[in-house]
Amino acid sequence: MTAKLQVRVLDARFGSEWELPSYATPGSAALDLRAALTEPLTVAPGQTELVPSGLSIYVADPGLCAMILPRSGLGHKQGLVLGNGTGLIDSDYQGPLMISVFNRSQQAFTIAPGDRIAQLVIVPVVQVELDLVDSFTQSERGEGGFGHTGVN
Ligand SMILES: O=c1ccn([C@H]2C[C@H](O)[C@@H](COP(=O)(O)OP(=O)(O)OP(=O)(O)O)O2)c(=O)[nH]1
Ligand SMILES: [Mg+2]
Repeated sequence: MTAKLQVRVLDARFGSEWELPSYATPGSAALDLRAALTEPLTVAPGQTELVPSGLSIYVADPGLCAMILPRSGLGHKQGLVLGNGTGLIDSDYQGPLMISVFNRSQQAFTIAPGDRIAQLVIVPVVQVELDLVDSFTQSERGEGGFGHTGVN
């Protein structure tokens, strides 16, 4: 499925020095986000920093949201993940898109201006109306969880 996403460029380096986010391959699920930094940023082990993406987005449709996810290579090999686990962007948010980076490794990691440090995926959302009930119709799983079904 494709849809339009309203984007405002907040950093003039997009369109000159940096390409706007795009899908790397036809089947890519996410757009890479760049670090719109003015100088390199060294993230010490265990440190969290808020990095501007240089963009703002307006999802607008309450049936969609955006999520900021770590990039696999950075997260797995360098230990650069997100300070908030996953960034959830509400459909009505119009402010600057910010990336919380967390260096979970034992080594300092330096982010250069323009580096692609995270990725943005647009996902469907269902807003629910709470239906208060006294009990649930029994399911096969019931209350079993947290390893209930075993390992093998
Ligand atoms: O990684 C992120 C996470 C959030 N946001 C922006 C968009 C989102 O819509 C807004 C609020 O995020 P969230 O609801 O997760 O945070 P909160 O702590 O509940 O803040 P609020 O009280 O503003 O909802 O902050 C970002 O720019 N980057
Ligand atoms: Mg919130």
